Amino acid sequence: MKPIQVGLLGIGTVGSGTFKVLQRNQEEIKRRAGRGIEITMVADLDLARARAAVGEGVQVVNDARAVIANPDIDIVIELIGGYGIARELVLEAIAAGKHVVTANKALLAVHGTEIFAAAHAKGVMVAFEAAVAGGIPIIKALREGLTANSIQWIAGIINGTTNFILSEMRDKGLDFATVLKEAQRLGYAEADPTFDIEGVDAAHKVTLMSAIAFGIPVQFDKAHVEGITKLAAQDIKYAEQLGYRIKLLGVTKRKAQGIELRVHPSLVPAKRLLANVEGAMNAVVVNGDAVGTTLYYGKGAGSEPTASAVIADLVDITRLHTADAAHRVPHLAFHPDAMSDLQVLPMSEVVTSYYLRMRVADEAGVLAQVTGLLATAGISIDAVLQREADEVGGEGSTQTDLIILTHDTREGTLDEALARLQALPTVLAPIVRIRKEELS
Ligand SMILES: NC(=O)C1=CN([C@@H]2O[C@H](COP(=O)(O)OP(=O)(O)OC[C@H]3O[C@@H](n4cnc5c(N)ncnc54)[C@H](O)[C@@H]3O)[C@@H](O)[C@H]2O)C=CC1
Ligand SMILES: N[C@@H](CC=O)C(=O)O
Repeated sequence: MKPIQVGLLGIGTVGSGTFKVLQRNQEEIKRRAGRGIEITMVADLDLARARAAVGEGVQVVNDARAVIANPDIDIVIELIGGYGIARELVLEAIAAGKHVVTANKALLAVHGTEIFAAAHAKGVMVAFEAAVAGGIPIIKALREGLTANSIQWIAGIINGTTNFILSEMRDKGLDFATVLKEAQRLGYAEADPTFDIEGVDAAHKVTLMSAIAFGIPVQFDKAHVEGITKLAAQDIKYAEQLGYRIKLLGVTKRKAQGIELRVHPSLVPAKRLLANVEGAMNAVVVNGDAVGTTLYYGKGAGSEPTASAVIADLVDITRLHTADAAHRVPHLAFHPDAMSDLQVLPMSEVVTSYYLRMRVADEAGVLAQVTGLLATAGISIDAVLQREADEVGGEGSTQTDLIILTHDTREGTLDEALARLQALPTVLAPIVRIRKEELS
């Protein structure tokens, strides 16, 4: 049988890795797919770099639409990124009856509903294993391997750039800007690194996992998104002293009233495997009612690790494209007419525990005042740590840091209590609040 023909849009970090791995392992991939898979046409705005990446024998153009218009191309891989031209090209490829593979989580988290509906109507597949956690086959695990389960929650380190930054800052005492530059040099960071450091990239990914796990539409606009730019070094240090590490987590949970969908820095107990995921590595913990807790770990970014997931999708499509569309695995795991109407909960309804740091006047009665106010609000305290005044402001300081860990609390209740605490004359600076996930 003649090889299935693939057109590649964008041959940058992931595109070049995809081309290389497909060439290097072509014989083995063919034995698995039952048929050869060949990239025969590539589009990139940088023609010279694209030609250098593919060599002779592959048609290189700068107009992505020429690839989509080519009747010989069966599968289009979109590796350009962003929501603009990428959305147009993916929709045009679907309209032309091509199957699509993309690593573009931003596109799918924001326009997934439109794209999956178009693909369903046309009877083509849109595969996106590489869009979440790079080389880790988490989409396959959620959509197929765990299909027996009622998924209860997912928590993951799903942005390599921020995990790399947090690890390097903690281990080597390097500053934020230096480590970010290194992450960009290594090809981990997005074209716009604010997506990484402000938690947007992780929110795109957890939005996709949430949709697949709970059978809800992709709703990036409902996700709570906080990055790592406001994290202070002293909170990393205090967290360690309390037996925790701070990680940027994407969390989604099934609750009786709806779904929690959030990205923010979180304290994770140092003994948990997730707390020990370092550098640019990713890890996702999934809890299902039947299987219990499972962990998926690996490289979440980089040229060849991400290519590994792109090519897995190419193989899946090669195996399945002749099957009746009704017998393929649904894009979001649940059949489009069997989606759930569970709502994404507002943050005020999220229930979790907290780390609070308060700069307070170092005088008698302040601790009682603070804990009394929390008790009145019904917020139960798990641990209290008070730094010596001289550690905070030097010898003779009249200020101290009070660190409190709470038990589970409704966020709306905590917000009200924090507003009252902040108004106390003995609370001398904005209160720092970091959420805490026990992951048990
Ligand atoms: N770099 C990584 O480790 C990972 C990236 N991704 C996703 O993969 C996608 C690609 O990422 P990278 O390869 O890192 O990006 P990149 O910036 O290295 O490559 C993008 C390529 O697209 C080309 N391009 C831009 N506009 C174009 C257009 N209109 N027509 C044709 N070519 C065009 C650029 O010249 C460039 O060569 C993005 O959606 C990204 O979020 C996903 C997982 C990991
Ligand atoms: N910028 C992303 C790349 C993969 O999605 C990351 O740092 O994880």
